[in-house]
Amino acid sequence: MSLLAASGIEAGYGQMRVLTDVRFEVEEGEFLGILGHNGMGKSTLLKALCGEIPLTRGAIAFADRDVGKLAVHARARAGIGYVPQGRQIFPALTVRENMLMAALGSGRPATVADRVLAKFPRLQPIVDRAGGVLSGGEQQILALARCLCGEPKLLLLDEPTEGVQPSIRDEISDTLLRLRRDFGLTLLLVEQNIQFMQSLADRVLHMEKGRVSAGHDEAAGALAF
Ligand SMILES: Nc1ncnc2c1ncn2[C@@H]1O[C@H](COP(=O)(O)OP(=O)(O)OP(=O)(O)O)[C@@H](O)[C@H]1O
Repeated sequence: MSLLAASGIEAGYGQMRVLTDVRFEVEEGEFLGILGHNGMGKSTLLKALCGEIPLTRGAIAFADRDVGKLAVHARARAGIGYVPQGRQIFPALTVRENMLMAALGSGRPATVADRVLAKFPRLQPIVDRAGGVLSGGEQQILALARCLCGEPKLLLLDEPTEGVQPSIRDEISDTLLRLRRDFGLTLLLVEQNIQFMQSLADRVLHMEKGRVSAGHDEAAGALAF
């Protein structure tokens, strides 16, 4: 059964259209990857799905509900979790406070933050450290943990490996697989890193110039670095 269905969506910034007639579905429990070079519209797609930017055409169905016109917080409450590129954690708040804010801000009890923290051994020794002093990899892991405090059904992930060293990349990949298993999550990952994508995704689509299509191996190979 499909959890998310994008039907002919268009979105952009002001007069500039970035997404054109984007159509795809994500099955419940699936790990879907979308590969694309810089500037092809991957981040814009995730922003349109989570409600950060409005649709100018098309529809988004999530769990059999039309969510395409709902505001960001309403989509989050419906179960769409978004981990943006650049992470956007609160630098002055501690790891614990970042997680508590996310739980309470999405109407969940504080105990959810403790339950999520129990799944992140790397964060446990640094719960009282300010978000702003964490390494890039630790911030990425905190961003993930923070998003889970909203108890999403679907996780939208924007290039979680960007700017992190290979050992952390492996840790993020293990963490995603574990979270998928433990929380029964459905995942949609956009990436340029084909190796990372291949180690995780059940199915990979391609994004080129604001359009999404089924992937081709040759084209995917050209994206590897
Ligand atoms: N806030 C914005 N205002 C105006 N144009 C934007 C904005 N954000 C992105 N764009 C433009 O939209 C297009 C798609 O950008 P987007 O960030 O979605 O690409 P991307 O595939 O995620 O690239 P990257 O891998 O570099 O993050 C680009 O031409 C970009 O310059």
